[in-house]
Amino acid sequence: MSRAVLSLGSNLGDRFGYLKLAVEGLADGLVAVSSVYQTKPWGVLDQPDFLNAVCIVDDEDTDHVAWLRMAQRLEREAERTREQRWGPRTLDVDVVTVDDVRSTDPELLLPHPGTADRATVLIPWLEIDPGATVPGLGSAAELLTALPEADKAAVTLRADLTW
Ligand SMILES: Nc1ncnc2c1ncn2[C@@H]1O[C@H](COP(=O)(O)OP(=O)(O)OP(=O)(O)O)[C@@H](O)[C@H]1O
Ligand SMILES: Nc1nc2c(c(=O)[nH]1)N=C(CO)CN2
Repeated sequence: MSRAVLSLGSNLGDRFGYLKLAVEGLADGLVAVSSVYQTKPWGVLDQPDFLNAVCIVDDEDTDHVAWLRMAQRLEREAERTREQRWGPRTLDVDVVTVDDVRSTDPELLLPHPGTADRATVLIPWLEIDPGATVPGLGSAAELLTALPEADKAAVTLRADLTW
């Protein structure tokens, strides 16, 4: 059994449609999916707001590399193109954690190196797993507490968008 936490993001086109495409593509292994959050962009600030969500998935036969391939397949289905680091995209699927796996392979860094700094990941993740931990870094709730208030204020629940 391998359990993964995947983060979803979209800020181009039919943003909610692209998140749904990902959630539907994960359906077989889906354990939990967070609400949808509208978030102010980080990294490249001059781009549209994102919709973000987090999923927990598990599968007996899927190892960490296979979760990356699954994430990349979903991005391809959303016709994602890679133009600019941290720039606008139809769909971004990041592998946040897979069990307790730690990897320094640049093709698949685990846990995802942005996890501790991103309220856009930690807030939706904690909604569906309040006891979440990041391998090597500890409690996700404590990581969120350590972030600036402005980062947390940039993440707004979109209760009108339901799966
Ligand atoms: N945990 C991971 N999840 C997804 N991709 C990863 C991970 N670790 C490394 N990568 C690699 O990162 C590369 C670039 O990913 P991508 O274009 O989605 O980056 P980004 O979304 O712009 O930035 P970030 O990864 O900081 O969110 C991919 O080719 C992928 O192999
Ligand atoms: N709010 C927000 N900003 C971002 C996001 C994202 O998912 N949410 N993803 C990025 C590229 O990975 C760059 N900036």
